[in-house]
Order: sequence, then structure tokens, then C-alpha cells
Amino acid sequence: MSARDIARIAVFAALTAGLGLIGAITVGGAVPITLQTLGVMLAGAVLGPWRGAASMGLLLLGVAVGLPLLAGGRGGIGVFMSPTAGYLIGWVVAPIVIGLIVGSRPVWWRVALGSIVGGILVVYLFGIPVQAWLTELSIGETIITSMVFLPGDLTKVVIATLVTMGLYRAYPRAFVRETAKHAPEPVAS
Ligand SMILES: O=C(O)CCCC[C@@H]1SC[C@@H]2NC(=O)N[C@@H]21
Repeated sequence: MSARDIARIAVFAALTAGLGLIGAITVGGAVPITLQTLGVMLAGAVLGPWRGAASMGLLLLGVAVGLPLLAGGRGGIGVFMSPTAGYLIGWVVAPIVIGLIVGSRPVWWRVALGSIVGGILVVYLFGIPVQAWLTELSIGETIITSMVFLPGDLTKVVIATLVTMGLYRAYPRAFVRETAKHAPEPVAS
């Protein structure tokens, strides 16, 4: 892994932490609505599966050692025993799914599909059972309460798609993948 790779990974970990500075809204539950999932989607779409997952792993390492990197300035090992723990695990798995769907030359519908499947479905798949377990609600009740995240998460899919395609046009070198020998060609505008 090159120094440039490490820098990219650190940039997306920092970007996702920065999105947490905007704050969090908790609507009658234990899990906040946060912009940080936009960072998760962008990490997978831009960095690809493995670097994207590494960037989220780095973010969670910072959280685990006590840095206040989550929305609302939360951090510390206790977060991983709270109702949001499953979502955080999902944040590491999501970029793998997103990156594999997007591939090395993003097209808008693959970014949107990857963000929906990885950034929403996979994150919920990890998050909802852990939330249900730790809040002692049924899975069904937890799924219903989690629907409050959907409008915001779908909006983040749109933003992630626009930002990814804009970045690809402006700076295609950001999308170099493990298997690519050269930077992908810019898309025609
Ligand atoms: O800050 C944390 O401890 C993790 C927050 C997890 C929030 C989840 S991720 C999917 C869904 N979308 C949101 O905006 N919030 C939840």
C-alpha cells in the first residue's frame, strides 16, 4: 500500500468524521439520523472496496480509542456496546459492497445502486438486529422505527451519486483501484 493510498484512506476517514460535526438528530429512538453515512457511501464509491473499508476501519479505530469522531462528538469503546454498534460494523462492510458494485469506472446508476445496496441495505442488515437486541424490541418493531432513516439515507444516495460523478469528471485519478495499472480515463462531459 502506497503513501498515497494511506492518505486517501485517511482523507475519507476524516471526511466522515467531519460530517459528524454537523450533528445528529435522534427521533424517538436510540440511533441518530446522521450525515456520516454519506461518508460511508463516498468511501466505497471513490476509494473502492478495500481502501473504502480501511477508511471506515480507521475511523472506528479512532472511535474505539476514545476520539469524539461520531455525530454529536461521541466516541469510546462503549459505543460498540450501544444500540448503534451494528450500524458501525455495517459502515465497514458497506464500502466493500459499494466498491464492488461501482467498479473502477463509475457510472451514475452503479453508484446509486451501490449506495442503496451497500450504504442502506447492508448497513441496516447489520444495524437493525443489534439495535433490536440491545433495545429489547422485536425485529419487526425495529424495522418500523428504522424507516425514519430512509428519506435521509435516500437523499444521501443522490448526493453521493452527484459528488462521485462530479469527482470522476474533475479528478479521475482519485478512482485508481488495486487492479488498475493506470488512472481511468475521464468521462466525456
Ligand atoms: O453514531 C453512531 O453511533 C452510529 C450511528 C448510526 C446511524 C444509522 S446508520 C443508518 C441510519 N441512517 C442514519 O442516518 N442513521 C442510521
